[in-house]
Amino acid sequence: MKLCIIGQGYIGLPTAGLFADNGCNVVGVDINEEVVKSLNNNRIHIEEKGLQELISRVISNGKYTASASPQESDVFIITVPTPVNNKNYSCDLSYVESACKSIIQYIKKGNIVIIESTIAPMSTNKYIKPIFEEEGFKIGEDIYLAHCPERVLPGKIIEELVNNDRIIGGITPKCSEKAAKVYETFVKGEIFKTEAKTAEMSKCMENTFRDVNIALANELTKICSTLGVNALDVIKLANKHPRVNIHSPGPGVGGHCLAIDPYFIYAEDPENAKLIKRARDINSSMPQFVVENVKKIIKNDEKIAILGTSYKGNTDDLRESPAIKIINLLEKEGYSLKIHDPHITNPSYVSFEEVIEDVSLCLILADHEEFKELDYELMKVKMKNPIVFDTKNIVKKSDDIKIIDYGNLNKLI
Ligand SMILES: NC(=O)C1=CN([C@@H]2O[C@H](COP(=O)(O)OP(=O)(O)OC[C@H]3O[C@@H](n4cnc5c(N)ncnc54)[C@H](O)[C@@H]3O)[C@@H](O)[C@H]2O)C=CC1
Ligand SMILES: CC(=O)N[C@@H]1[C@@H](OP(=O)(O)OP(=O)(O)OC[C@H]2O[C@@H](n3ccc(=O)[nH]c3=O)[C@H](O)[C@@H]2O)O[C@H](C(=O)O)[C@@H](O)[C@@H]1O
Repeated sequence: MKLCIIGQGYIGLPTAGLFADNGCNVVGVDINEEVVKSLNNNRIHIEEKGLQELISRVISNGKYTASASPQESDVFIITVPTPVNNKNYSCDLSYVESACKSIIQYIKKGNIVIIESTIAPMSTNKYIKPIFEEEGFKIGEDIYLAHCPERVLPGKIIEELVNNDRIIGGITPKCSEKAAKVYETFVKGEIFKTEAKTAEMSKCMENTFRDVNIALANELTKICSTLGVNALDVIKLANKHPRVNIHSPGPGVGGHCLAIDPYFIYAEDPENAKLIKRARDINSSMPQFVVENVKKIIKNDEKIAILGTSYKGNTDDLRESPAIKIINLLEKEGYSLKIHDPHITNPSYVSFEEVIEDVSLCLILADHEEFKELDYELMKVKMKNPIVFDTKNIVKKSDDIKIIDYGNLNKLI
């Protein structure tokens, strides 16, 4: 089987790697020429466990090549971005539409086209199907079209690509059957066939479920900081109940998924999607909440060290990162900042030794592995005031360093 995978990012590249590692011939297509060049030089451009080894293997056995343009194939999989349209919260399908148009001239009878990008409910039928019909293809007879959403967790992408259950949403039952066969190449999880609109809604709802639950934890944190209750203890203890699982509060919800996908549902039915929108608002308010608490800890003539800028721990992904919003807000408040992130290459970021020098506060905004064991001895010597504000509940407790976290915010005046 030959596959063309359009978009070689966090989803497209590992997917391409796994198909190639399981005997398929794969062309990984990306409009970014730098990405194509780097991949063909055997260098991946994103951070993900096990991915460099996988891509090196499939390049050296000749099963994978990257290319700036598509080729004739048996299967086309679209894995391009789907941002939110800032004006009305709808799903911006422009990348998906242009990716579909880019493959039209290579499509032949019998081909399978799969949309993996996360899209709003009804998108496949309303907007994607007509692109192929206008070219004279009868869906379900000439070519087979399905939405097969991706549900892997960054940090565990390769493991979850293989082991997660999958939803296959075909335009017709035959489309679902054909697409399911494609994934049988390497998927060990169960494969469930359904309609495209059900697959679209299920995917958006999975991320909405998590976003709403995180909002609950963030709201609890705000309430506890007013009442003088330790929110982190409450969560630990409440979660001892066999049917309770309060999520972790944090500086906000980032990434290309949870911070976006719930809006796709909201935009389709704003009258009814009230809880979904409220949860988004609560999570989006967290960067301001962090800044309000920083203002209680130190004045704006003091220096702050920012530790971690990616949207979550152990990734180089900055999309929708709450840390970036917090940095902008703190700068507006007049604070002078130094930034350290061992996962991000940025010429203005500094080393850990440099970032702590002469600062009055270390503000932890991402739960990177490196921050679990901070060098408190060095911090005691180098920092002007040894205070850590840990918004991710990740650092170790210490007698020498004052640790402020979401459990003791009420103690700030
Ligand atoms: N990152 C994640 O954890 C997950 C992402 N998704 C969904 O998968 C989709 C892709 O997300 P990521 O892989 O994270 O995005 P990404 O930004 O890492 O990768 C997308 C790639 O597509 C390329 N591209 C854009 N338009 C193109 C075109 N017309 N032709 C060829 N290449 C094109 C870009 O240059 C980029 O390299 C999104 O819809 C996202 O919501 C779903 C589950 C997990
Ligand atoms: C339902 C679900 O678990 N969805 C996953 C999610 O991946 P993502 O990396 O965005 O999820 P995440 O680890 O929950 O992180 C999202 C954001 O939420 C924050 N976060 C997460 C969990 C928590 O208890 N508290 C919290 O504040 C993180 O710090 C981060 O800023 O979204 C992915 C996607 O759809 O792209 C999806 O494939 C993944 O399986």
